[in-house]
Amino acid sequence: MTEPGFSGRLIVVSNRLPVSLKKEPDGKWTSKMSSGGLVAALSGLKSNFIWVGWIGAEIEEDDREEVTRILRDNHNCIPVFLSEKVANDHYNGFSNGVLWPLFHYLPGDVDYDDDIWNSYVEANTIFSQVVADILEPDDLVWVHDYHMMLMPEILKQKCPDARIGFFLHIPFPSSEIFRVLPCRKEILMGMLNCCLIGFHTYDYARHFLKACTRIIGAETVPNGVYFKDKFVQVGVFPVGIDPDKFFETLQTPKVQSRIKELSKSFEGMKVVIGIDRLDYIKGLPQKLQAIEKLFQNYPEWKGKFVLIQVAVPSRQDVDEYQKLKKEVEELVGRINGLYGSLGYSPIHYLFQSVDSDELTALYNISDAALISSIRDGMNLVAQEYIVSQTDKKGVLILSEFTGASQSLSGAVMINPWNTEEVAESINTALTMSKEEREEKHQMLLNYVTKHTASHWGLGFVRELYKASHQAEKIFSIPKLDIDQVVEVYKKSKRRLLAFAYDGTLIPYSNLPTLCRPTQELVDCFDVLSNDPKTDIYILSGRDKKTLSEWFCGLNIGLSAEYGCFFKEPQSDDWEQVVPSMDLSWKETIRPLFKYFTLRTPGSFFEEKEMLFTWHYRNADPIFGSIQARELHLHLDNLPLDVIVGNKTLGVRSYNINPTTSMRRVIQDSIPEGLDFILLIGDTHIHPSELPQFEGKVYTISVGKKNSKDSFYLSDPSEVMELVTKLEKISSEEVQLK
Ligand SMILES: O=P(O)(O)OC[C@H]1O[C@H](O[C@H]2O[C@H](CO)[C@@H](O)[C@H](O)[C@H]2O)[C@H](O)[C@@H](O)[C@@H]1O
Ligand SMILES: O=c1ccn([C@@H]2O[C@H](COP(=O)(O)OP(=O)(O)O)[C@@H](O)[C@H]2O)c(=O)[nH]1
Repeated sequence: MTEPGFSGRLIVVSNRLPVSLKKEPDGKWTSKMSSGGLVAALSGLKSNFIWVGWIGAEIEEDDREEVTRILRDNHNCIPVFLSEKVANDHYNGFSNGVLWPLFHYLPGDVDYDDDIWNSYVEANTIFSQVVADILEPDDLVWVHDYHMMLMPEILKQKCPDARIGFFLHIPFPSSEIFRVLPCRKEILMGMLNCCLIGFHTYDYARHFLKACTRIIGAETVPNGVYFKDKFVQVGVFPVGIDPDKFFETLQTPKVQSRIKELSKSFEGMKVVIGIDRLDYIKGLPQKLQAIEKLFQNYPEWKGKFVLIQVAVPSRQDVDEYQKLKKEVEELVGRINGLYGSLGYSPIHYLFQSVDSDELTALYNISDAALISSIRDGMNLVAQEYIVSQTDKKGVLILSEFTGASQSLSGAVMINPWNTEEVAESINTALTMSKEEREEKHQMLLNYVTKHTASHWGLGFVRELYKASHQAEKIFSIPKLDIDQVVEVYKKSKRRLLAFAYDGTLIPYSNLPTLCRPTQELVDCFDVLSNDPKTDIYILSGRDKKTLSEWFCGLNIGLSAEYGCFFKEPQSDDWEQVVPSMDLSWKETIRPLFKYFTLRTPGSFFEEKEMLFTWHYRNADPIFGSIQARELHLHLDNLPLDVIVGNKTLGVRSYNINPTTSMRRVIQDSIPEGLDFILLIGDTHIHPSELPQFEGKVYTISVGKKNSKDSFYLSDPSEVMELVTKLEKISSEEVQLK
């Protein structure tokens, strides 16, 4: 394999298996491996790989065993069997009727309903089960494309240790388009259960990261997403082709003779080639309109120019594709009628697929290739055209809306919507000097022969292997074993429990006033605080009034405004921790906070006695973060403490910090007999700061993050699980007395 240490198998999952399968009249099955881009990409991997996918048709129950055997023994493939309804709704319905148009920026063509969504979920679940059944501990799973976006999450639920990578072959649209999707959260969460997510271009990766921030509020960095307890790496891997295949095909006598034949037929003409699936993303109407414009603007091309347009039949059972076929045929007929003559047709239109020999010969004899996609994940035709050029050094005219345009800078770039410009570019390409053509071609050839399909496949798997290890290392603190803590609690003689509040005992909310403690929490704390062996503290940034109101009557210690005020468990009186405090900064800083609040829609400013907090949870997540960074810069050089919270930025008098109160309790004088300390949340003391403490200390962060804590719990619901179990012990102890 590609990385030392990787001894497992690579399980590749794609909607379609790269095998065509046929039942012969004598009842025997025949099968043939196809030579698509993915097959070429994976052939470079030395690892042992298995391919999981759908065979493209419903297979009768009685034939399934035999089909499975043939695919496994002859092709290393494992079939996924889907009923006709699920397959149709999954592939034609949701994948090609919803995701395909939306991801190619055509939201008007989306045809969503719950039924097809359910089939999409079902198909992804069936695929996941097939993988789960064969998965072994050292395996890597590589999931491909928009048909399978939920699979990583479903597979992870079945096999929590699975190491999964995902690659999207089509564009990931701007979050403004993506958010139209009713199931947008499910799709993002589905993908985020991976170690590595790959896209063809930086733009697609950037759009994905933005969607994660805006739609699920995830924290992102340019190379990944922090999601739940993990870091999901996001990378750019532009796919390539297998140039050797084209070089070899070009040398065959059959292709050489076809090249001669075609060159003779089009002698004296300039030939432009178009090879596209008949798909609305390929911009065929735009291409034909530009040809018409070419004849209008440059009538001298009449009789000397042909476009050979191969339109490969595709998805003919989807309405939009049938409409497109009609539109394209009408345009071809009109242009040939207007600019052709007896014996001359400017457009040679073939609604059929062509084999690789014919394709290579067509590429070779053409003076230019015209690719006018209005959106296209990559577009491999562009690369295939380049490697099939020999003497002509034909020019590549390439839409700037293809992924390929980001790496093929030697092409003549076009905006397919600008008909005049495209016509102009065709003329430029066909009249370009030999030197310029050679220079551009060499530049393109250098790129395509270096960034091949196998380079892509190897690069992704290598990165996936690394990412699967880094994901584990990044957060190295272990999860708290709640039951083990409960056992230690049970045996301890005197305990101290201290909790942060927001994000620890209660989840963060859009409105801080809504984060009242639940009755369950108050009841648990009531029992715990009446256990003479247990002392409880809450350390919060909240003000005195709010905390007193929420926890009135409970025998617990409270610290307000991040340590500025303190109330002992048995007392009702608040004490100012640092008695004489200069608060003159408030007058200077208040206008700054007001300024940022006014200029950041959705944010608000909270003024407490000793503390200012600016909340931007409800602001646009990206703008909010930019504004927070800006505000932080303004506060940086002042003799004040800046508190960076979860979607909040606070400032308070220097010299006070959240642990000030706790230090009084456990650092200055450890209460006598204390043998159990549990500190949960962000605002506590590190164990190394405790003076000679013999007992057991647990410092716990909520949410897995890089911290000095000894353990973590995932969220407030897990904190509550722990609190409830401790309450049960205390309750039993108090009753026994
Ligand atoms: O066969 P379909 O289900 O109709 O799928 C359409 C094509 O999907 C794939 O194309 C996409 O991936 C290419 C390689 O990454 C990329 O160049 C292109 O822009 C994408 O649309 C697949 O590679 C094709 O074979 C399918 O025909
Ligand atoms: O009759 C044909 C003509 C072309 N192709 C191949 O189809 C692929 C098209 O890939 P591209 O990325 O350009 O667009 P897609 O069809 O995947 O959207 C290329 O490898 C072509 O060689 C094909 O299979 N049959």
